[in-house]
Amino acid sequence: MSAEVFYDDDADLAVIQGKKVAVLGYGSQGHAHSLSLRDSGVEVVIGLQEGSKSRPKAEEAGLKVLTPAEAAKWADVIMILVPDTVQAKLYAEEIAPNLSAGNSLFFGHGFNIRYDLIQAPADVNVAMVAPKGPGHMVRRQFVDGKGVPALVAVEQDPSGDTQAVALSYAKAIGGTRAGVLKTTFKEETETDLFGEQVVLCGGTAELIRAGFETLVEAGYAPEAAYFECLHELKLIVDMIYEGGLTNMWYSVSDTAEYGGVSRGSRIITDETRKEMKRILGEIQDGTFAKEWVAESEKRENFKKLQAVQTDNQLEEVGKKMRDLMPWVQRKITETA
Ligand SMILES: NC(=O)C1=CN([C@@H]2O[C@H](COP(=O)(O)OP(=O)(O)OC[C@H]3O[C@@H](n4cnc5c(N)ncnc54)[C@H](OP(=O)(O)O)[C@@H]3O)[C@@H](O)[C@H]2O)C=CC1
Ligand SMILES: CC[C@](O)(C(C)=O)C(=O)O
Ligand SMILES: [Mg+2]
Ligand SMILES: [Mg+2]
Repeated sequence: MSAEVFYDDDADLAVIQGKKVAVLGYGSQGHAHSLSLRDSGVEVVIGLQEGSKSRPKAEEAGLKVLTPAEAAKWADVIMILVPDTVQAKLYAEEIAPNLSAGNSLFFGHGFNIRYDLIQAPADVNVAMVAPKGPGHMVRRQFVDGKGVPALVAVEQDPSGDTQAVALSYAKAIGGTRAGVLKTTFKEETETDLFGEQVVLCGGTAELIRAGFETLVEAGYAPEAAYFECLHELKLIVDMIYEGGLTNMWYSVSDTAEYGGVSRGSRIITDETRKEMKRILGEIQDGTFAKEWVAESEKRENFKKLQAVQTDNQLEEVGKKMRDLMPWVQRKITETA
């Protein structure tokens, strides 16, 4: 069954303009949501701890900052945009004691609801507005008059109008300009985790690194390897983004096309597909969530794995090459 999609005409901005919105967190998503909500005429405050590094950034942007507890108490709609692994503690200590019947608890990702780390009272609305892109791109697209597609889901709806509120919120951050798909917390969480682990972040990073290292180990110049395995990827992905795989195959040479269609399945093998299913299983049965919540405490293994990704020849060469191509670089954000 295909998903329901909503656009600007399906959402009424006045709904969210009539609510007091607290955005907890001023990071990648938090800065994008709060600035675009404000630019859309919504009354918004930011919830951050005393001494938070983000406080000066939010204040410099002209936003009012309260503690998370004060912001939650003040608001009708509380959007939680702090890291997934700190949300349950923040909820228990600062949000739950300040919730009133009819308040709405919003999320940018379904992790804590899907894995029962947060259980909201039955008289509180629970919904999700999850942009399908990095926060800095969400803000950049909004400022450029465009939008990043988003997902909305409603888990609890005691007020009866939670979907309309979520769609209105999505409109205020530019989501309905691009299209907002209706989903569930379960579907969003499981597909989002699968996408970022297997394809978008984990799979792509390993593919790039393995390709680069194979060429360099064979004696080719690291700069040439960088161009082939990383730089040019954007140009290929742009073609896929604009017209699907068909568009990409049409545009590349027939030498690239034959080489690709005859060799690609030797890289993504039946064993790779089996591993994808195993990873999906770990997401569905909660193994990954349990592992990540435990790891997030001390992050010892996480730090080692991060170093493998960042302290390597690919990243050194990449920095040097990008310094020679200033047009490639764009500041990650205007505001955060
Ligand atoms: N990154 C992305 O683009 C996407 C994220 N999401 C989801 O959005 C949510 C937010 O993610 P993201 O924007 O990456 O988060 P970030 O890591 O960028 O959030 C950091 C912000 O949270 C604040 N913060 C951290 N801990 C606490 C706390 N205990 N109490 C109050 N504030 C705290 C930080 O304050 P300080 O400066 O003081 O550390 C900072 O303002 C997550 O659910 C994520 O899955 C969904 C789609 C994409
Ligand atoms: C792809 C990573 C993401 O899911 C996202 C930007 O959508 C995230 O969690 O950051
Ligand atoms: Mg995502
Ligand atoms: Mg994600």
